[in-house]
Amino acid sequence: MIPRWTTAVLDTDQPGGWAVARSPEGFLFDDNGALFPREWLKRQDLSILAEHGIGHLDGEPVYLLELRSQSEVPGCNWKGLRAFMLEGDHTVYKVLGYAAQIGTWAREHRFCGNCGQATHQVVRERAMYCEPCDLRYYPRISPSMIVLVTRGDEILLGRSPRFVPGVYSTLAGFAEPGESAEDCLIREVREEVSIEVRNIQYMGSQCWPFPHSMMLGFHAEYASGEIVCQEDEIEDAQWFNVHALPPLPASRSIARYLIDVYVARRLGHAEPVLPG
Ligand SMILES: NC(=O)c1ccc[n+]([C@@H]2O[C@H](COP(=O)([O-])OP(=O)(O)OC[C@H]3O[C@@H](n4cnc5c(N)ncnc54)[C@H](O)[C@@H]3O)[C@@H](O)[C@H]2O)c1
Ligand SMILES: [Mg+2]
Ligand SMILES: [Zn+2]
Repeated sequence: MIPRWTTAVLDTDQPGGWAVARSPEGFLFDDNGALFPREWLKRQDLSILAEHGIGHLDGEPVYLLELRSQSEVPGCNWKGLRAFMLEGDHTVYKVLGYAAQIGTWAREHRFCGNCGQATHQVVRERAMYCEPCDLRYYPRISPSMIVLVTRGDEILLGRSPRFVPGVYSTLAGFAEPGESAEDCLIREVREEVSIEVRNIQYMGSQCWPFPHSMMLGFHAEYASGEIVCQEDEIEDAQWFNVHALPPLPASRSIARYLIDVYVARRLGHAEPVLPG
């Protein structure tokens, strides 16, 4: 099957196509969604910081207008990517997730980290270039491990103080330099709940554009230890029986997928599919 959305580096001098507009407050929407005829959108009163050609949706070119600030466009409103992830069309969510990552990266790499001079976009490659240093800055992706630890009918879930009240999720954390995915997972579980794990099994991955994580999902079995929550990071963590689960993360997240797969296996139900 041909994917509806493919990324590409498009020439912004070519007219036409669709465009999405992003400000620090989110994406612009009207009743038809987040994709606007590009030439129309560029005629609106927007403070455009940069334009990026980002790919093709159903064969049509798509551009991102990265704005300095939010502005009023009649009949339109601004909505954050997280809110859209929960309710919006999944393919459009992928377009916006990619746009958000490209917009953030380009905005944060307008100057060279080595010499401080202005960088410029490389033609036909997703990179910012510093000529005096001959350095290229590529989009930033941060590998993060996420793991469901289980003990028979029980699963280990925790709460960060940043979570929606009541929700418990799988443990997660960013890889540090020098670590393998497994090293990172073992360290994160040890740091966050003081538990040791074994039989680590890779389950799948998910792009998480908040702002630039690449989630690598695993299942692991409990090996030893008692739960001790890491101060400031983990507000509470518990073993939950698969028959008595707390409020869980959003259904499109890999956290939810890891939980749903395990519960389905324990209960003999059909396994869910990870949203791409
Ligand atoms: N898709 C999902 O289902 C899902 C579920 C849970 C967490 N996540 C994501 O996983 C990522 C990691 O989870 P976490 O927040 O528990 O991480 P974590 O346990 O490593 O702790 C977060 C802390 O790490 C530091 N940090 C931030 N960015 C970093 C980076 N790029 N590299 C190293 N350290 C960094 C900060 O001090 C931050 O407060 C986050 O982006 C989170 O949003 C995704
Ligand atoms: Mg964490
Ligand atoms: Zn430089």
